[in-house]
Amino acid sequence: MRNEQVLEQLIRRITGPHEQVAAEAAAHVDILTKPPGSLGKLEELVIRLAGITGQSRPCLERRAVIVMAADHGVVAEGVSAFPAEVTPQMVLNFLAGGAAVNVLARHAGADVLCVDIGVNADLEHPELISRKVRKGTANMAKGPAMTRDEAIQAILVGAEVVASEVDRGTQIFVTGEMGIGNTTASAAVMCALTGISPASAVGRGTGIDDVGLQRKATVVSQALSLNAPHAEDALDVLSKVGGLEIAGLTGVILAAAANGCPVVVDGFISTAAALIARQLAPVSTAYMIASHTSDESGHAALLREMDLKPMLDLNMRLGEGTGGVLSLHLIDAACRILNEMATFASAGVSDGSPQGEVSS
Ligand SMILES: Cc1cc2ncn([C@H]3O[C@H](COP(=O)(O)O)[C@@H](O)[C@H]3O)c2cc1C
Ligand SMILES: O=C(O)c1cccnc1
Repeated sequence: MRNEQVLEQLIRRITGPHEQVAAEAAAHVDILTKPPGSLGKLEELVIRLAGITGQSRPCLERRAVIVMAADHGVVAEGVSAFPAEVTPQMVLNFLAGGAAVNVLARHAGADVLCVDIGVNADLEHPELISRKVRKGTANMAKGPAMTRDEAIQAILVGAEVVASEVDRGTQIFVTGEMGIGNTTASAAVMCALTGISPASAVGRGTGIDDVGLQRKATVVSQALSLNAPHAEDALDVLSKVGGLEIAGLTGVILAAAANGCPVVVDGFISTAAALIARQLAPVSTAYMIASHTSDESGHAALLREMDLKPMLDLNMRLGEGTGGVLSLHLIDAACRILNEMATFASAGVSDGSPQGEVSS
């Protein structure tokens, strides 16, 4: 089967959450010993998790953050505060367990899977998932970042990693990435698909100065006018101005949705992948849990555009999946509320009905 058909099949498998199970969970939340709605967003979260998983009492013990790593030709334009060599160096750091995402994943009981989907170096490590589609993208300021088929291949890599994790029993996924230059590609994807201006979409990424920020906006404008991606064709946008890790994460999100698993969306780059996933499969948004608002300017606007409501705002701007794995603690808390709280009836607490009686 051609890759494009495999992708179409994956998209067709995303049918939407179990509304009946969500309704049952919502009814149970309302008989727990608290005023209705008093646990706010935790209530909404667990009702959504029930609908996504089809379990009236979700318990998401096996979790994995998938860190997609790839390089970007556009780094040659001076759009990052760090050199491209940092991408492979950080991959080795993930594999050694020393990056921020490793620490936060250990704290949240999540596995870290690192996928070389397009790093511009030869990497070997027993724990590395080596699925290189090509050695980095081409410089989008000079031409398309990759071909349409490469973008589809990278989406399918993400989907395959999720499928094998689902087979191992993983129940919830977190998106993570590493790729020097990827805030530029993400900003370009955002501009192409939403019409937002490059000046509003670009941010400081790893910490570029004011001159660098101006240059970044100019590079994004140049890439958009040169490649002229079609806004109604997400694969065209992804291949012309996106990145291999962004494509891989699009696949992670689509496959999580196809397998009835929640997918926690991390920061700016991950949300750009979510934007592509939404365009390819609008119903996939029902499976996305937004974790945090990144300090990368542009992320808040992107989340608004996606109608995603993140749980946290900790002024983080790292990526890797760090905000995503932190959110697992709140997801656990929400699930425990549903699983462990007493009901008005079981605890003998008056439920506030007009008679003031203990409900049966
Ligand atoms: C040491 C280091 C660790 C990182 N971990 C994630 N990123 C983050 O920064 C990069 C994006 O920023 P820009 O577009 O400005 O290059 C991505 O690799 C992202 O994951 C890192 C960046 C650095 C330098
Ligand atoms: O929000 C993110 O994902 C992010 C922001 C800056 C740099 N790297 C990642």
